Amino acid sequence: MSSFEIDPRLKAESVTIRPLQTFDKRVKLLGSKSYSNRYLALAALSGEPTTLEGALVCDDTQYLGEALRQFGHVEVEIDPAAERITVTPTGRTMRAPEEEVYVGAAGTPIRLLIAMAGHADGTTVLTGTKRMQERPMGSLLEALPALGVTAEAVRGNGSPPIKVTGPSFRGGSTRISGAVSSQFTSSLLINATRAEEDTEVHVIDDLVSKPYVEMTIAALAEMGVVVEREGYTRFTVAAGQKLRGGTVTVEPDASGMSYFLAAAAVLGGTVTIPGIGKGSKQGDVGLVAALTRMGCTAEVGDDSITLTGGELRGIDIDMEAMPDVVPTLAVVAAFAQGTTHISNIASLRIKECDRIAAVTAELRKMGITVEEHADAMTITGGTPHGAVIDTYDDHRIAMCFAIAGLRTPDVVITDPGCVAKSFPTFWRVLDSLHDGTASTL
Ligand SMILES: O=C(O)C1=C[C@@H](OP(=O)(O)O)[C@@H](O)[C@H](O)C1
Ligand SMILES: C=C(OP(=O)(O)O)C(=O)O
Repeated sequence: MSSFEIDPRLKAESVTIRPLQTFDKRVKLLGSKSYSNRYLALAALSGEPTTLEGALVCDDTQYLGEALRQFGHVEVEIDPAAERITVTPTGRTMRAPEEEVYVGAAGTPIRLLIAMAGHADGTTVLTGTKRMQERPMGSLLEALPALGVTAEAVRGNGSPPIKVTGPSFRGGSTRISGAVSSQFTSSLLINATRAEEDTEVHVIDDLVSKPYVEMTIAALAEMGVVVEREGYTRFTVAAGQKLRGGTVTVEPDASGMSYFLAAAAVLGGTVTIPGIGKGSKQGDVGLVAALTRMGCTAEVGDDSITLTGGELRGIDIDMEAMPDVVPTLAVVAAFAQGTTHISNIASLRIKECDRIAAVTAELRKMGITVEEHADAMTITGGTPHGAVIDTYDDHRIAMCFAIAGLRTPDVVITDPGCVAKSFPTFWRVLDSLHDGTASTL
């Protein structure tokens, strides 16, 4: 069966994870979600035919592709089996879709699209799931008017639905808060490529999730646009730079990689991930160093990462730069000797779910002591026992607790289909650790 035939577990109510003694495997991952989103948006802004090779085809990138099509100026073809997405200009102008643009739970896409709708003719309304209608967009809405764009929250609460009227994104100088999400800054920089004037973005406070802005700058450079900057306080995109299309190759997803690093860590196994290495700008690669501090050994090569589990011990770690792998590290910490303190993670409360609350509640169900703080978590390692894990419609909660189930019997993951947001083949890749035999449904 090809890995892209629908996995029945994506529709199941729950899956019971089958424990594994240990493993030594090479695991090939799908492409980076963050790069796939960026290249898709840049391709649509470029006016040039563009092909993404090694692209991640998942719920989020499919919602973004569908939204781009709705503007009428590009055709987007998605070939999941070939891991290829092609974006082709239609020759029509970019027009606000008549129907609402619905992006599901895709946070990065909606933030990229809000500023992008400032390039479309007419009024665009963007919305998503119930949780998406709670996620904050206020800093972006406050920064857009100085660049010419009128954008507002329909309910006046800073969250979707968001109404944007264009064409209005002319460029200029604006100030933005980076304290809530880096995606706002990324959105302005990406969409500045189509502005008539230079765009200067002043970040007025400390920017969270900085590596994601580095990825944005790298993606822009890959497509021919240079961002001039002063650290993380000012970024300038000079007008008149032309985005080139052509073929871009997406490296494997470092957040997805985290689950297999964690599997090696908790089982004392070895995993090798090809296609990603030293040069990667994905901040989540930082998990390798964190797991090394916890007692694992790692080799980070030019084009592969190998990690072997060891005697695990707790650490103190600031994870502001790698929020998406906090749940993964928290699960590893549950199996470590001593206490792990994870700090500077307030942004976890405004992701697909409140991830500090969710990880705390689910680890406690497994008998682990967790102290929950406003922007931190303290986990005392022990011997977790099986539990039925609620996943809060959050792919990362499902995937990290599945890893706990490789070591602890009777871990049941509810709503396993939620992994499709970023990793639709997750359950099959997990199976492959068991020598290719299927895990129980
Ligand atoms: O720009 C991106 O691709 C992302 C930025 C991060 O969000 P924040 O900047 O909101 O922390 C991260 O959590 C998200 O999964 C992807
Ligand atoms: C937070 C995430 O995504 P987004 O903000 O793009 O919805 C994630 O994938 O963990």
